[in-house]
Amino acid sequence: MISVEEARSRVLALARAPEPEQVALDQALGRAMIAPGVARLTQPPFDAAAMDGYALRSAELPGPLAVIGTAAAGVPYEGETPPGSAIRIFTGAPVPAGYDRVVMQEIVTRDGDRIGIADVGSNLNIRRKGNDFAEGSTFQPPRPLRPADLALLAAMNVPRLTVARRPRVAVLAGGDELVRPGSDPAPGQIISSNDIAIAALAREAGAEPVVLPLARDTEESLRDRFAEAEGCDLIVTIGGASVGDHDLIAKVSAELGMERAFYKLAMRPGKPLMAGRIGTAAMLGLPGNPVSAAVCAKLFMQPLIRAMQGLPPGPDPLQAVLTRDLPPEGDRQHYLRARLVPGDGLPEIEPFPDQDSARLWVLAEADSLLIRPAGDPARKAGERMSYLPL
Ligand SMILES: Nc1nc2c(c(=O)[nH]1)N[C@H]1C(S)=C(S)[C@@H](COP(=O)(O)OP(=O)(O)OC[C@H]3O[C@@H](n4cnc5c(N)ncnc54)[C@H](O)[C@@H]3O)O[C@H]1N2
Ligand code: MOO
Repeated sequence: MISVEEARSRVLALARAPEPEQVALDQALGRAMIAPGVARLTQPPFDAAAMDGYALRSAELPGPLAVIGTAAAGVPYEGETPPGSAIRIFTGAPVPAGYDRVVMQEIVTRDGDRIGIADVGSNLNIRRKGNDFAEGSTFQPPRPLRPADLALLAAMNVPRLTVARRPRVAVLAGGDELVRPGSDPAPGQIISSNDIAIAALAREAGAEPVVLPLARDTEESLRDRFAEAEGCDLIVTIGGASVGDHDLIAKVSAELGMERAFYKLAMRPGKPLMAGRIGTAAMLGLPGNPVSAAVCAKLFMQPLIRAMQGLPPGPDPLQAVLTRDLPPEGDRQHYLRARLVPGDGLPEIEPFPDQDSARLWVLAEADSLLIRPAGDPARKAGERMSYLPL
């Protein structure tokens, strides 16, 4: 069995170069920006008042000064700035060239058109032209766009962006025991939860998931579903990956010409993971146990989807302090469902006592995966460990 690291690099090698498309700013949240945003103007475009008050000359303080005009945001003062003068100014207005300071109105005494300032302080209250960014500045890709990024690009007067086309991900869950949420399960049946989780994880990573109808445990049903996945960038099957008589994914995908990158890895949960390529699509065969499927999706599917969009694949492990002793680990790299609590410096991490790979309640309560390498020796409370946030 190959290691998690080797499996990860083989999975990432399945990603093709992202396909660019143009989107308007208001459609760009969460999209992967793959070409630089170039500022089409300088910001602020002029020296701007940072306070409501009076623009004046520092050298002429404490006054008195004559108020000879007004400047507001969007309505500049166009007149002269003779010695002994000041103008009323509001936040965001251009500061006329003759003045070097804005004094906030709270500390100004005004009598008719005359003002005086007793104690001015040190702040000039002027935002200098270009102090945010200059025309031609480039906002570098690749990055998933956050609200603050969109605000910056808007201010740069970049109305459309080049982003990666969202990968289309077919989610194929199968098993004779499965019915949809909201149905009445017959004896022996359970609700299909994996496809909901995997589609959500795909969407979270930037993909456009397509959940296919549930497959039955027959080769014919699986072949039908694979045909429906035609045109997708990634096919993610769930279940049927193991060695049982009804575990048909390996057989059917092989018959459909899958070039296998690997099948099985030294990981817990998730040993029977499969990866490869069918035609132009990448394929991941996730194990059916719900926690195994979700952990494999976090570790392999999401990084692959991000790589398909030209983004850094992540996730990168962080450090936390163990809260209790752990026995020696087996021969597979173990991802334990755990909970973080704020610590003194690093957070503390508390693995759940029951790590059954079918317990969704534990997964829902977990906010992290504690990582234990294959063959990890016994650990003591207080030791530093790696984890992945969930
Ligand atoms: N003899 C062996 N048996 C098993 C092995 C093994 O090495 N030898 N590996 C075990 C491991 S590890 C895992 S993980 C599971 C993976 O099995 P499959 O990928 O074949 O998954 P299924 O058998 O189809 O299902 C397992 C389990 O998960 C439930 N399931 C499946 N799909 C869904 C879904 N969409 N929503 C909710 N639950 C689902 C299914 O009902 C089963 O209970 O194999 C072990 N066995
Ligand atoms: O992947 Mo399985 O869940 O290791 O038990």
